[in-house]
Amino acid sequence: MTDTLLEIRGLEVAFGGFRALDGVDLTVGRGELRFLIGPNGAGKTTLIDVITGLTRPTGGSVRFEGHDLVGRREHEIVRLGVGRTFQTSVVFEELTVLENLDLAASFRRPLWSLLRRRRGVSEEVTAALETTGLTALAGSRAGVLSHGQRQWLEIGMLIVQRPRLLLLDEPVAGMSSGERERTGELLTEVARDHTVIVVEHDMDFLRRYASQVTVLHEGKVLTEGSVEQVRADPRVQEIYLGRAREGAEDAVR
Ligand SMILES: Nc1ncnc2c1ncn2[C@@H]1O[C@H](COP(=O)(O)OP(=O)(O)OP(=O)(O)O)[C@@H](O)[C@H]1O
Repeated sequence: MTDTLLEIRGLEVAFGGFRALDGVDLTVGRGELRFLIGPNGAGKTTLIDVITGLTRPTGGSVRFEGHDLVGRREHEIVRLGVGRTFQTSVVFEELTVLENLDLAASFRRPLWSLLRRRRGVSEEVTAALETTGLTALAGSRAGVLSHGQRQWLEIGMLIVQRPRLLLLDEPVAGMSSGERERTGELLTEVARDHTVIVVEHDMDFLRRYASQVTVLHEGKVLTEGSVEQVRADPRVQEIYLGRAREGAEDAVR
């Protein structure tokens, strides 16, 4: 790969005696839209937590644009250009869509500029409203947004912080099919000028929008490749279909 943005080697996370990550190697190139899949408990969220500084690994390295991220604090990693969404919402319900975006954008402005009264809406906030399709709702309180619109706002709140790497944890969970489609289009658009890693279970969604997929299983990378390659892998079928036989809902179909 010519331009590597994120390079993870031998990553290990132990919770007590349990290894949530057990020697993960992952390389993501600049400009990729990478999907990360795996059954419940595979270690997907733990991996994102380590990249973003929320969980400290017990071994291995995480390099982002040449910086070693292990041991850095969360806000430092944000400043280096890594943004994430959480499974739980972080929007301020009492503030408008515009105010939420403006506040998020302010995190990367120098302090003096916050003290100066600014007029109008900044270019980056206007662009984020357009990208997320929320322009018409700019003046609405975030508390009245639908589940999908709230997720798009969160993605907008990341974009205005100008990260080079975005980590999205199950962005379409709980969405209607129309909202999923809109989210797929949004991710494709965001991935034009960002590197994006998406944790996602939904196979229909993957089939439509994923190019490169990494499969995690029991804290290890099981396989990587295109959606077709990954789906055709008997080991992937076994971990999903084996679970399907036990009644899991997130099976590869
Ligand atoms: N703080 C913690 N303490 C102890 N065990 C943990 C902790 N965080 C995660 N684990 C365990 O580590 C394993 C990996 O969890 P993780 O949340 O990363 O999986 P996941 O692939 O994101 O699963 P899901 O799809 O259910 O979100 C699970 O068995 C989980 O119970």
